[in-house]
Amino acid sequence: MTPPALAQNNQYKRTLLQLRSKGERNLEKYIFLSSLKQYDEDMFYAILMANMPEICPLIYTPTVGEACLEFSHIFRKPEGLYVSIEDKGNIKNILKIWPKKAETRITVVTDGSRILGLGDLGVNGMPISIGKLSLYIAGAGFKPESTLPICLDLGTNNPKNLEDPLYLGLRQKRVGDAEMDAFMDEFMDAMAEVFPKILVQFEDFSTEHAFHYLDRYRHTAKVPVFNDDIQGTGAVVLSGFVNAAKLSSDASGRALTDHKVLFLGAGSAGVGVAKQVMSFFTLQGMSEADARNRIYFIDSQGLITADRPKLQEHKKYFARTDYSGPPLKGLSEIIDYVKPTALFGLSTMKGAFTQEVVEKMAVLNPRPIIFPLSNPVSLSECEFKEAIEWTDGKVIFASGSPFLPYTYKGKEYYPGQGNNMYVFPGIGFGGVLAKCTHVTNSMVENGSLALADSLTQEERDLGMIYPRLTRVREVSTQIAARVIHIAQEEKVDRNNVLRNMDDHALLEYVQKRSWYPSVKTT
Ligand SMILES: NC(=O)C1=CN([C@@H]2O[C@H](COP(=O)(O)OP(=O)(O)OC[C@H]3O[C@@H](n4cnc5c(N)ncnc54)[C@H](OP(=O)(O)O)[C@@H]3O)[C@@H](O)[C@H]2O)C=CC1
Ligand SMILES: CC(=O)C(=O)O
Ligand SMILES: [Mg+2]
Repeated sequence: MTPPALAQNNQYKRTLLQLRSKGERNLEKYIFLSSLKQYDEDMFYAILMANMPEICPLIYTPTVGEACLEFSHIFRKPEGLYVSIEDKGNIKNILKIWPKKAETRITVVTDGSRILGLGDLGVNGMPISIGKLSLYIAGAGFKPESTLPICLDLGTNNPKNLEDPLYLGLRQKRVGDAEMDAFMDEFMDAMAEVFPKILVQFEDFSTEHAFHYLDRYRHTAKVPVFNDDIQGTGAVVLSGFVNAAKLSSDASGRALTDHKVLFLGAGSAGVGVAKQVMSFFTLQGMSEADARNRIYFIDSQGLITADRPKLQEHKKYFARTDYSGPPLKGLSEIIDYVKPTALFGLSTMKGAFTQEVVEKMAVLNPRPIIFPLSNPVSLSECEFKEAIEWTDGKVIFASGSPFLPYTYKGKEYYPGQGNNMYVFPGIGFGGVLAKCTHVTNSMVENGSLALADSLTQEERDLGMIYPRLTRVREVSTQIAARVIHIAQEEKVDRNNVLRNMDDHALLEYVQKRSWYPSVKTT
């Protein structure tokens, strides 16, 4: 008989105590949790799932950013696959090394070139793939053995990496675009051959490459593909905006079609979000042109206008054609010109939403929508506490990385977390269960709307725009079921077993297929 002191729930409590004994040393906690995952996977997931708000920030943003910066120094044991440019011509054989080929269903692939807002970290970006897949498991119910973290090593332009004798990757500059295209084509073909049932999530590629490889493979690859930074972020922010816009309109009396969104940051995340937010307006009956007209962008040079020379391709669609004065540069003067109802930050510019900016938003709107979405938290455009104080509690807020609730004038306020982790697990799980051939725009959009609909009355009464993180498994189930339904409508599903199921039966099916750790936590 197991001695009572070794009973599973005691071991759970003991492990949690060991973790918490590290106090504020979050990187130490990250290392502890990584080791725990390697020697007792069930315990790792039990702890994660039972303590999502506490553990998520340790295995994901913000601590994962620190782990990436230090990865070549804290590295213990490989947890995923590294595929390097030196493997060109032999990629299939490298992929075949992975031991659990038959079970593999989902991969997160990064080339480490834009890790969170931290820039080019090369193969030190691997913790991003690992962390996202832990969330696929805990958040949606993928079996651990069905997940495959991949980091592509195409060199790095980060001088710190190149000079670090412990750097784990190739000590060379990044290869050029033509060489990268040839590598990626071979990689994607090899993936489909070795893992025919896999769904590929591209993560944290630099902006031009993020758009380029999504376009190149989403309709042509033999396995389904989506880009989390463009589509996942778009979906999660659309969802938060749907709920926020209603709250804001209730306070102002403005029609939903009167909202105007100003973006600070026009990279893969900003433009991805704007394309998705457009569907908020088209769902209200607006034309595409009118919907686009509600959106304004600022990049490092100011308001993006169509007359700007050498405008990058991904910025052209949203470039304003209706402004012809001298270039508008500062955020504050652009707010005066645009008069936005919502301000979204995807700029990596810490503190860009200054007191002046936030107060201006509060003068323009009884309930301004302010989403500083850059990660990790050290790059957030403003803090929750600041947004609450500078708007006297009126702000509708969501950030990319988590902030704690804040008590102001005796009332407790809850920040939203507008992070793609709320949607990619459910979209991926739905896609895999449907055995989809492609991830369509409508699957992503409906995943987003399912998230928006998932708020409970209690959450709505508290003014929340995203569900509590503790409910992420339940919410992912709803998203996955909706995604399967849409995959069927769009005829990109291949799972005949699910074809005649109604929505209730689909939900039950998703629930039954969700994996849970066996460790008892109570
Ligand atoms: N919350 C979430 O779920 C997610 C958050 N993100 C976060 O979004 C951020 C941006 O990611 P991504 O789009 O890929 O990154 P990019 O580097 O591609 O984009 C950054 C954008 O910010 C602009 N910018 C930089 N400095 C300034 C400035 N001083 N004033 C105005 N604009 C500026 C850049 O301008 P220019 O084009 O002129 O260089 C660029 O358009 C990251 O921090 C990332 O972590 C990303 C995905 C998901
Ligand atoms: C959350 C995320 O995907 C990012 O910051 O890149
Ligand atoms: Mg990302």
